[in-house]
Amino acid sequence: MECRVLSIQSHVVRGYVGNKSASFPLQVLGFEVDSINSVQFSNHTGYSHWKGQVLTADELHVLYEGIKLNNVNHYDYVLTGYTRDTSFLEMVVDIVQELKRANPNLVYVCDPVLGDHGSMYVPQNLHPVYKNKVVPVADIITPNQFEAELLTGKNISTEKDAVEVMDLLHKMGPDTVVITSSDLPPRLGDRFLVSFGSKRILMPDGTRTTQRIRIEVPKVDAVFVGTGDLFAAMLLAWTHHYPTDLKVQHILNQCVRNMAGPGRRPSPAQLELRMVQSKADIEDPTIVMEATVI
Ligand SMILES: Nc1ncnc2c1ncn2[C@@H]1O[C@H](COP(=O)(O)OP(=O)(O)O)[C@@H](O)[C@H]1O
Ligand SMILES: Cc1ncc(COP(=O)(O)O)c(C=O)c1O
Repeated sequence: MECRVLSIQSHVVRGYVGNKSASFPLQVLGFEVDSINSVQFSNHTGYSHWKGQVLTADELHVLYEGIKLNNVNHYDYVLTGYTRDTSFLEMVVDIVQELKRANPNLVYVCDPVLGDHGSMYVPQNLHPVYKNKVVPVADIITPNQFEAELLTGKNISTEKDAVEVMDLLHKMGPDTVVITSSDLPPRLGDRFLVSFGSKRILMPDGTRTTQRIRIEVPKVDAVFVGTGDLFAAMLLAWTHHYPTDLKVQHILNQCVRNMAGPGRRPSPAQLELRMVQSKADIEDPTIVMEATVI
């Protein structure tokens, strides 16, 4: 059956971030993707120069009105990423709420793109909007460590802190929280990357429980931009296909591991393609990694 995603993220002419990183892998996995470009930039903002346009809230509203007038505003998922404008982000919240009223089963996957490694790469005034308006309506969120700390006001220096931060994020709204990367020391050695996942689950007897995992995966010796966008898209896809499987992060990281041979730096395009590889790759027993229930 058709599964339709409304993806509101950046577009870049050169490179793969935002919708350029998320749409094609989702399409390969069978999703219909309707994309709105929150910005259209020459390239991502990590370059020395970048130029382009930012879509305003009014322009977003016009696009959404067009979809609505044709009565094709029926979505199973909304996926959002990079935005630069507060009123635009507030309009996104209005749209999500309206779409949820039309389809109470709609799942909103939000990558709260604020920054990384201690510095913000979007305007500061987006922070309160994410915290007070966006996260409360999200079902799944995928902050990195820096974003999780900013949203909760709590630093993560230990695994216990990470669990407490994920609990605070659950209290703000989302049932699924993934801290996609952290600076915590890996148990398997410093060439690994530590991430966390937490899911609030309604048990058959009506009680609620929280499942949490810590994952350590081999780190590729390179810095990627756009992996967060790809990650959120693939989390959407794999939680859709395997709704009860918390090992989704595990699946994704194995794909990243697979595409990186010793000394080889994959291009973002290769990264996308490898991340959508199917279970054959995922189940490769030679890959060293660790997923622990915490
Ligand atoms: N250097 C890396 N080595 C291996 N996997 C990586 C690396 N960088 C990113 N990833 C993968 O991409 C995911 C998202 O990356 P992250 O840097 O946390 O996102 P963001 O861009 O939002 O900060 C990680 O969970 C991991 O699966
Ligand atoms: C235009 C644009 N989109 C998206 C991103 C987000 O990239 P990532 O997925 O690495 O968080 C960035 C980061 O610099 C960006 O400049």
